[in-house]
Amino acid sequence: MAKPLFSTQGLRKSFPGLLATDNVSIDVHPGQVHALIGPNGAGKSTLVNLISGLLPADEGRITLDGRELQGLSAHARVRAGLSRCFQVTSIFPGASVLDNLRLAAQSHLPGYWHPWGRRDRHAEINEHALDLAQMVGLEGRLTHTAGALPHGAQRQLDVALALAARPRLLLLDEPMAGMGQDESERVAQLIEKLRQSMAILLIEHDMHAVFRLADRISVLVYGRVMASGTPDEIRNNEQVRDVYLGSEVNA
Ligand SMILES: Nc1ncnc2c1ncn2[C@@H]1O[C@H](COP(=O)(O)OP(=O)(O)OP(=O)(O)O)[C@@H](O)[C@H]1O
Repeated sequence: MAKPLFSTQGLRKSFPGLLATDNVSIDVHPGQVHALIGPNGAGKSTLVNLISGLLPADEGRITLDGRELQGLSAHARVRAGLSRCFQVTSIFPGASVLDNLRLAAQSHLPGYWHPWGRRDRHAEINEHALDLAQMVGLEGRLTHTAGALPHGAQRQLDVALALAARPRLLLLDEPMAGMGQDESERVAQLIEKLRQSMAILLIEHDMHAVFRLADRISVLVYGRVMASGTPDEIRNNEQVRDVYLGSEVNA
């Protein structure tokens, strides 16, 4: 198989008295949706924090397109092509959808904040903001106040903000949490669309969505990768059925 776009190798993270990430190695190939599943407390959020740079790893390597990310700040990782959704915490609730998108588009424009890079770039910023709105299906809500949007639409906006950096790998942390069926379906369709232009690492408890969307699934238990494979391989893995999937295996 071709070289992975993104990989972690031997990633480890301890908290006092607890090994939360235990020698985790995962690969994500271009255009793939790789889902990370596991019971509560298995270490999924810790792994995402290590990957996005919010937590320093004790050991191991994280590479994107052959570039080592370990030691880079969270911002530098975004610039390197790795964006993460923050479960709506990155939204300015009092501002309109369009202004949220404009701000994000502006902040990722190369040289915008540089004293010699300043010039009138309104048109470029607006165009990128509108593209982002269209990509996530918010073009009909540009003037709405972000904080007053329904939960599902706020998550769509959160994804759009992460897309402003034009990532090669997008980290989606429980994008369907707290959503009804219609909203979850919209997010599933959005993921199907995004995978055409980027790789996605998806953490999600909704097993229907995971088995529908993922090309590969890694099962995390007690901080370790218990199994990694195609949805069929994971569905038929007895150890995974016993420990985690149980009756959800028919998802
Ligand atoms: N900052 C921290 N300090 C100490 N222990 C922590 C810290 N963060 C997480 N843990 C512990 O590490 C383990 C893994 O937690 P983590 O939140 O990564 O699991 P998770 O798989 O994301 O769980 P959930 O599905 O419930 O979100 C848990 O036992 C948790 O209590």
